[in-house]
Amino acid sequence: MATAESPLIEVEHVSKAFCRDLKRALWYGMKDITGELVGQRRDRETLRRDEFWAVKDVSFQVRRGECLGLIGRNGAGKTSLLRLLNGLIRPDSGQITMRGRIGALIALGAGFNPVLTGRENIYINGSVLGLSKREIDAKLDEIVEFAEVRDSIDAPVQTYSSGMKVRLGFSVASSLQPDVLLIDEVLAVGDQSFRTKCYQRIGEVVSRAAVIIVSHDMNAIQRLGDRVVLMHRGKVAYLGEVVEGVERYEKLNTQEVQSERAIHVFDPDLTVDRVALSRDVIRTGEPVSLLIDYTSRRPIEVGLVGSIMRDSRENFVAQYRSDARADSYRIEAGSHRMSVNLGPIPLTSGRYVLNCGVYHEDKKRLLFSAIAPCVLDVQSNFVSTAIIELGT
Ligand SMILES: Nc1ncnc2c1ncn2[C@@H]1O[C@H](COP(=O)(O)OP(=O)(O)OP(=O)(O)O)[C@@H](O)[C@H]1O
Repeated sequence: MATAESPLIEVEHVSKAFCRDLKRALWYGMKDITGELVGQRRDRETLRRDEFWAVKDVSFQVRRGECLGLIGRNGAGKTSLLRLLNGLIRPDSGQITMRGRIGALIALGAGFNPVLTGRENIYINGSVLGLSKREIDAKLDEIVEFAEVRDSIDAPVQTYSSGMKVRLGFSVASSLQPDVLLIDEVLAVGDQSFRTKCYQRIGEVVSRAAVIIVSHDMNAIQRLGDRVVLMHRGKVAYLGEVVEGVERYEKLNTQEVQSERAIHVFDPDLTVDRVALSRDVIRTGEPVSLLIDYTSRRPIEVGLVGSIMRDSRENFVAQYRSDARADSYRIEAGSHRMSVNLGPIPLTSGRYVLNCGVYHEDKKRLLFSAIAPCVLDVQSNFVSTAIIELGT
């Protein structure tokens, strides 16, 4: 029996399989419904043809006053898990217990009837959550004000921009006194000032609710989350401390990015044997060169050498263009090394992945590109959330 101390969200060994083939998925769906009608058990551990586990054996609990950050790379299963929690889809095995009123912002515009006005949708959402008309009346102004949609509140939701839908969706979900609040990455659609407002609101809601927030924004997760669940290919890869979870997520990112490592050469006379850095580990402000070992059957004029660096959160943080510095390069016939001086690297401590592209004279056609050929570890004496160290 639920007690005052019971977690508001309890997830026990939950799994959900999806089918990659739509026709087959419809067929499985029909079979499952028929099976349930004749009382067959739904619980299953095995996959059928073309199926995969979008969520596999996931367990955790969230209590009132707690905010759980749900993180993981694209396709890790985060949205599927939220949809399971919100009852939009049913698990194939395991048990989900949700206690109290659930406010959720999952798919963009979900929960809204597009032909009804914003105002009508607020009333429908509120009554679905069990609020009386008087309770919704009392909240209406606050919802409209927060969503900044006063001028359009009597227009059909289908005329709203994506940002407006998200603003209204978040405002409704967070204003109607939820016990559980589920927020998906859709918040990213809103502009920066609205997002900041949302994060403040989540901070307020969490004092009286259990909150799960999905985000690729690790700063937001670090600010709001009390714990994190890191999902990887449907499974829980880590459950615990935010700092540790974010670190593991970033490590996973660099590993996966490096596994995408590839060199593509577009000129039949050219082969590229290796792209590397002059040093793999530097201190902030030290110089680095990109070393390209190639073999060419003829000399080729190079119009542009470009390189771009991503941090472990996949943000593009720095770029090099040879034309910006009036550096010029040429591919000679035979086997040679091209050394591209990227200059001093002012990045703060962290791990950075480089991509590079070398173009023909016209600067449009690629001679070759190297995706994630090398990783640069930058060390510094300071721990910082900033990216660039000025004055280095
Ligand atoms: N209805 C569905 N039918 C089949 N496959 C699906 C369905 N919904 C999701 N998937 C697949 O399940 C996997 C998990 O998707 P999900 O949207 O949960 O990932 P995610 O972690 O939220 O990713 P992202 O960060 O990109 O939003 C993906 O491979 C996705 O393509």
